[in-house]
Amino acid sequence: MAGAEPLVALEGVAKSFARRLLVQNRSFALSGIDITINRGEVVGILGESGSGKSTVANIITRLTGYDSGRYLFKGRDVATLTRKESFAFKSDVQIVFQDPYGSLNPRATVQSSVMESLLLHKRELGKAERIARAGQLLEEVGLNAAWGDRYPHEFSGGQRQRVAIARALAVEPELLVCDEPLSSLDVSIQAQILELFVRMIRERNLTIVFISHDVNVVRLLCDRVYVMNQGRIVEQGQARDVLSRPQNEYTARLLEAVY
Ligand SMILES: Nc1ncnc2c1ncn2[C@@H]1O[C@H](COP(=O)(O)OP(=O)(O)OP(=O)(O)O)[C@@H](O)[C@H]1O
Repeated sequence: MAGAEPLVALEGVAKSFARRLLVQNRSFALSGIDITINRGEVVGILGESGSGKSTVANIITRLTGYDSGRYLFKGRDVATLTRKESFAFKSDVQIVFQDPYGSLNPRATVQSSVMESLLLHKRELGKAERIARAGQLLEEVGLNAAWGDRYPHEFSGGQRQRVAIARALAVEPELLVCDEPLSSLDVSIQAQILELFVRMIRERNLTIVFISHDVNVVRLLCDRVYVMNQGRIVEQGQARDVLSRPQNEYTARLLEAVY
């Protein structure tokens, strides 16, 4: 059936990093993992620090390459995309990072940060339309449209993360990759941003890869989950099943640590 292929398919994807620049001394960040993301799904990648979650996020967004295996996006091998297709990929797949301060240009107003990708990828829009769309997006993520001419340092951490989310959504991506988007925030602010994700998932029917070390966040947001340990997927399935009846010892230990 046309359009039924997964949005993302990682097939046996492996990635190693050189240790101390010695080629023969490489450590595996990922050892041959398989991940499938279907349209409309919210998929969690859960694991402790160093398990390889960010490496998965960076490969899916093409911020980093991989050593072997295949990555299919909308059924196309990303290794063979044309320049035009690579350009389209950049708007199809957006990322929200852990640290919103580091990911926003401190010298650009938040309005221009949100409009930047519109300029690149929605060239049919005139300036007034871009400004209007940036204002709508700021409102949608719970900010005031009139704050568009402010700079990132004038916002709190939670507000900056809202700007980063607005920027990622501006081009209406097919896939949003969120790499620990709550981790740099105070606990009370985490709850507010979590609420924003819950609302956006409901209203926008987004496809999301949500990277987290937090079992409760994954339980709340995700339809399916992949549990990672030491560069491998040790368990996967419906989030409600995996997180209530884990079959793997490592997953069970992660859950025990929460209670
Ligand atoms: N650029 C890099 N150079 C060398 N080693 C790296 C690099 N990036 C990641 N690694 C190593 O790969 C492994 C997986 O790292 P990764 O950041 O993907 O894990 P993670 O689960 O996202 O952890 P964290 O939550 O701490 O970011 C780790 O052993 C890490 O040290």
